Amino acid sequence: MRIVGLTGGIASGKSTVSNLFKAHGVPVVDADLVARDVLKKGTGGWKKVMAAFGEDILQDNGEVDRPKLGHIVFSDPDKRQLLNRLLAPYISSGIFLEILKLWMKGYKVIVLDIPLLFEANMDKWTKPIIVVWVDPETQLQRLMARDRTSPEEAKNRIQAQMPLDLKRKKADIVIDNTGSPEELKERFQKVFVHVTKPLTWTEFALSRQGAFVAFVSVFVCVIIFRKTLSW
Ligand SMILES: CC(C)(COP(=O)(O)OP(=O)(O)OC[C@H]1O[C@@H](n2cnc3c(N)ncnc32)[C@H](O)[C@@H]1O)[C@@H](O)C(=O)NCCC(=O)NCCS
Ligand SMILES: Nc1ncnc2c1ncn2[C@@H]1O[C@H](COP(=O)(O)OP(=O)(O)OP(=O)(O)O)[C@@H](O)[C@H]1O
Repeated sequence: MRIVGLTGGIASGKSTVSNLFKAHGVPVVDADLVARDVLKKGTGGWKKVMAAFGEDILQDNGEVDRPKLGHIVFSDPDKRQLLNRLLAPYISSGIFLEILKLWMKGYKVIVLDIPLLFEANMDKWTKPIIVVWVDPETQLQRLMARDRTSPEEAKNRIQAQMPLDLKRKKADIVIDNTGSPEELKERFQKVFVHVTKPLTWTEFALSRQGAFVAFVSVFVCVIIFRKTLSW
């Protein structure tokens, strides 16, 4: 199985690229969605976060007030680290479960869309790594337009992540998304061909089909061995 890492900065265009992968039949595990699930009312993550941040961060219906918690953690690095520490085990096991489900369905190539791939040291599990890059001004403008936030709030969120230029240096493939959506689609096509090329032997061995072949081979070897011994 090939697990393609898709990362970048906030609002650099990861979800837009994810949607292109999905439209081409490649399944995507979205770490932001997993992170939402582990913070739903009554879950282990919700209990930990409520105990650490207090009931003030809850809405009347008991769900976490995400904009409120976001405001707290994106303006205080210590609180952000605390939140990351509390949720990390739940997020990583949630991601593992989603990947396992796709493995069981027999998918050979999947995409893991995860903003904090490098920050959370999960880059060692994915190959190749795609970084969706934009220039800083475009990133700021797109973030403010999408989330309707002030420049200060948007800058806080951008600064909460590893600099996008550093992520770019760690990438196997860089998609420059500074241009129009049409330009992005053209760039995506080339990346798609590269990412969906035939699996290496190691990737095949890690796929469900590879595990099946290994199982059958061992089974056949055992039968031949037993027959040889009984002669
Ligand atoms: C603080 C929270 C409640 C704010 O929720 P909100 O709905 O406003 O934002 P959302 O979850 O949609 O995230 C938007 C973007 O913010 C960035 N971001 C989210 N969490 C973090 C973080 N801890 N550090 C840096 N950037 C982050 C990502 O680029 C993400 O795509 C939420 O982001 C959260 O629970 N974060 C901690 C979990 C986490 O690390 N998520 C990232 C997925 S690995
Ligand atoms: N090439 C483009 N031209 C114009 N707007 C774009 C382009 N690519 C993405 N956008 C817009 O920029 C915003 C951010 O894109 P997107 O949501 O895909 O980023 P993201 O990296 O997934 O963000 P996050 O880290 O918050 O999940 C969205 O409003 C999207 O529609």
